[in-house]
Amino acid sequence: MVTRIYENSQFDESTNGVVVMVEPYSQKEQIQQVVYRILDANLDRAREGLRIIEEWCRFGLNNAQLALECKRLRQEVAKWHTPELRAARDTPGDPGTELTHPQEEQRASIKSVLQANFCRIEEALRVLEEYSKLYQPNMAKACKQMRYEVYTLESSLMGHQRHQLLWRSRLYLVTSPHESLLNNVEAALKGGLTLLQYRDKTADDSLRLEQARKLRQLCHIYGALFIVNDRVDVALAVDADGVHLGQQDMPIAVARQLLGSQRLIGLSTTNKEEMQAAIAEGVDYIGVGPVYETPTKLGKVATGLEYVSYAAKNCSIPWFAIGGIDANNINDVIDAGAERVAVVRSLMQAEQPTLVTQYLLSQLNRIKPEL
Ligand SMILES: Cc1ncc(COP(=O)(O)OP(=O)(O)O)c(N)n1
Ligand SMILES: Cc1nc(C(=O)O)sc1CCOP(=O)(O)O
Ligand SMILES: [Mg+2]
Repeated sequence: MVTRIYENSQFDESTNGVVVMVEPYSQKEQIQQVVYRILDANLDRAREGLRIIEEWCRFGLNNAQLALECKRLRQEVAKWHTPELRAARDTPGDPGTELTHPQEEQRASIKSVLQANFCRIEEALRVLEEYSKLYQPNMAKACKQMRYEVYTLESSLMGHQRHQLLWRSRLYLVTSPHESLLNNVEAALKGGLTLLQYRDKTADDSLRLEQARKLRQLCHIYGALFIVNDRVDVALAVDADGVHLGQQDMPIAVARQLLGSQRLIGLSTTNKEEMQAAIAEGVDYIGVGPVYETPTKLGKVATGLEYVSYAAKNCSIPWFAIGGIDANNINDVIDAGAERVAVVRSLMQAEQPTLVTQYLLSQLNRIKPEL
């Protein structure tokens, strides 16, 4: 027998303070207590995590449907939290209450808070599923089902977040190879950039993956969206927010199948037929250009401001004017109807990318600050 026996000692008033030993736990009972404690702790963990997500859906997104789904899951978890399991709680005797990780003490963005808490809920449900097999197999089945429902909730919520941020983004930086790629991008993020595309037409795949991973991490820290140009496989490998495709790249339907409904797909368009086809194919945004001829995309004929005006009147999804846009001509593009622009050289070759980002954003925000 182990020390647990003595922890079961009780003070008995009827024997004038003589300590009475109660029956020691058998080994089987001790294990049962441990299982109960694990179930109790993880039921709490799952509910707390769901509550944190729910608060964001309710107050941050004003999304009643997502908030309701969190609440339903919370109540489903609560159903399994019986008095028998609660009675096993021994917080003072739990060495885990002291354990924290530095990453838990600080979060870079709402996205990090949400991701950390989805992880927490999913882990808790997995623990519940395994240990409740020793308790009630029905509970194990229910926890497995709930875990899948949480995965679905996570993908809807993250997809929703992505779309919201896309709609709010007015400036899109498309990168070009640069010796200080990360510093340059970070400077733009500091200036308020919320949408980045990694574009490198010549790098080999190992460098491409390494850079994409680092850029995604950077965007994650600044709460910006991260898109990969051309390569669906790289986008998936680094868990990017989406991919940008051209008319000659992978068909949209195939990319959608690979990326799922929650990641973003952008498509370049140069005329109204391509624009209408892109919308019909269900892309999330389009590029509109090249507005001006540009050395970044040599040989592509400029569409001029006419196509920008057409997009302003006819495009129902977010669109970004692109091609030769800089601080000198951005107001002409805005006057033609653009609310969003994408640039390469203006920021990649800027001496002070933070300032240029701020300037471009200030011009774009001038028209309709409420986007
Ligand atoms: C925002 C945005 N618009 C257009 C493009 C060009 O895409 P594509 O035509 O596929 O050409 P490449 O960029 O792959 O050379 C883009 N990348 N981003
Ligand atoms: C990558 C790209 N796509 C374009 C299109 O019209 O599809 S124009 C373009 C390059 C834009 O670079 P800059 O801002 O340096 O002119
Ligand atoms: Mg392409």
